[in-house]
Amino acid sequence: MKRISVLGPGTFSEESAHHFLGAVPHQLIPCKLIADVFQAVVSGRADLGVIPIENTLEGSVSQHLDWLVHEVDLPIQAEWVYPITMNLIGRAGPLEGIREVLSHPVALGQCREFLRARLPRAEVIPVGSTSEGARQVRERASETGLAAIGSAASAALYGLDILAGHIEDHPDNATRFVLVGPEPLVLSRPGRSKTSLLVTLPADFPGALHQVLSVFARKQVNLVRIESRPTRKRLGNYFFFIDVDSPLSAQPMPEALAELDSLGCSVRVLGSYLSHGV
Ligand SMILES: O=C(O)C(=O)C[C@]1(C(=O)O)C=C[C@@H](O)C=C1
Repeated sequence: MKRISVLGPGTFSEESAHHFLGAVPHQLIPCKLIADVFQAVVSGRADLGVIPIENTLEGSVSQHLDWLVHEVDLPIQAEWVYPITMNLIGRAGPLEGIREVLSHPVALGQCREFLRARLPRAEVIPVGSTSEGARQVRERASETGLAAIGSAASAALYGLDILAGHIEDHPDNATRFVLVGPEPLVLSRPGRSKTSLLVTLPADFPGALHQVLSVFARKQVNLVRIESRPTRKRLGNYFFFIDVDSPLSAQPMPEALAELDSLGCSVRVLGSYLSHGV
């Protein structure tokens, strides 16, 4: 039985956990905060944790990426891209009466246009997860004018109605989730191989990043994402998150990493795993 820590219950992270594991017997460990999701895995209470790391509309969930780099050393074991549909949920009534909308900040960001056009006077309140918003709406039962943004499952979990569906600002809205944990995970689902690297340049000089990128170009390794994040050591110092669509063990990856090493770059492998979804 795999124990999986997730934001939850009733979140998109929970739905992702079920999707990842499929028929593999698993038990969920619901957590209020993403920090608790990581901690559960680090402490051994969970075998794996589900971490949302990027959204089509909102970009990277920087706080979660930073946890992966600075706070824990847990390899990525799998990735999937989940098409996300957002709903306005609450107690049945006219939308005009809604004065507070609660949800996860990334979810609120995915519905910015809907909120601006349909609920311009409502106060937007960030909470720890989409389902936490629904839970608070349910708990504040005596108050009117409250709504949450989240999944249909969270509405069902807390006995609330769907007041408006498909309220995300783009039909291709999707979130990239990764599964992190110390042990390699074999899932029977087909997918494409990816490797995530954290590269630090030896020094800041003209063309430094160009040199790194040209190693991948010469070795014909396809980059699928590059993003910089502060090292937190000095202002203006950055790590580069680089995802490539190749397994770590396959040629020419070992050669590319050896070349980066000879350039003086430090490279940390964040994971080599199968990715599936959109
Ligand atoms: O609150 C949830 O339902 C989550 O699983 C978190 C989260 C996120 O952090 O991006 C996951 C998917 C959606 O993009 C919105 C929120």
